[in-house]
Amino acid sequence: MNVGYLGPKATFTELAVKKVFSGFTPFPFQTIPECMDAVVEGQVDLAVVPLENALEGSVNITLDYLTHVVQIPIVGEVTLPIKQHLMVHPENAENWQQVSRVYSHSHAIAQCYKFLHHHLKGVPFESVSSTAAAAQLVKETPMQNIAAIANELAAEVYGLSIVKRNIHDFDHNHTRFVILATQKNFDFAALSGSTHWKTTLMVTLPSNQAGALHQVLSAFAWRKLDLSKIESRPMKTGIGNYFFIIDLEMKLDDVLIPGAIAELEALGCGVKVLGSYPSVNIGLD
Ligand SMILES: O=C(O)C(=O)C[C@]1(C(=O)O)C=C[C@@H](O)C=C1
Repeated sequence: MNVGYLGPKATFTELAVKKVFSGFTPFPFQTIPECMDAVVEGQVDLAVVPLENALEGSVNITLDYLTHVVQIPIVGEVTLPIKQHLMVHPENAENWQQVSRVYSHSHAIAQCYKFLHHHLKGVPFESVSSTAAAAQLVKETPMQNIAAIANELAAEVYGLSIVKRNIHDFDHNHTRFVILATQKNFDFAALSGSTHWKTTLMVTLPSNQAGALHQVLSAFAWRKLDLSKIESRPMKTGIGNYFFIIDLEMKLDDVLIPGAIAELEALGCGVKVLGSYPSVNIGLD
């Protein structure tokens, strides 16, 4: 089987792939939508993309593409610790405090905001498609004193010098990556050994109905269904039009979740199951 991921080599997404898919063939893509399109078009069997970071929240492009553009079920989830380092070309290691610009993925820049504010005040930062793409850019531009925020593997792969380690602003930094697949025969529970399951729902509310969200939450509450996340995202149909992404801490069963869905539909809500999938946490502190 081959696995598409947000590349190039040495992104955090590749680290997630390496942790759970030994023996699979990895295929890097430049952007998250390209990874997802590759699954739809059958170019790869699976895709691994970042969904949520503990410091910065959802990766909106993943959520939006998954809810508005492609119809691919979530078949697994991997959560990894994220350690961000500041790196420069070895020729510029002595002068890193004079860097003229810092490059990284927008989420990585946001995870290091305090560091950038205190240690590189006034230095502009620029987001690129991934942390590894930033490291690659720094490698290819030795004549400019620029820095990347990326992981240790990226420093190794692109031959960069780490000049400040662990620059993320909070210790408990981790990111959730989801595995997407259209194939019915992919069994992440067997592959990962995980017995912890989650179910993700997309819920649209009936328009202009006071108390609708309260009623939605009640349908889960009286069944004692444990919600670990509820987030609103724009429907993209006009100001004030939102849908909700709801994560439940259980596998899609025959009774409780279908009962809650039926109750929501009776209230006039639209409900779509985005996936029911095993979840693994790797090396979390
Ligand atoms: O740029 C990378 O290395 C990625 O894998 C993307 C990504 C993200 O989208 O959040 C993944 C983990 C980190 O939170 C920072 C960046």
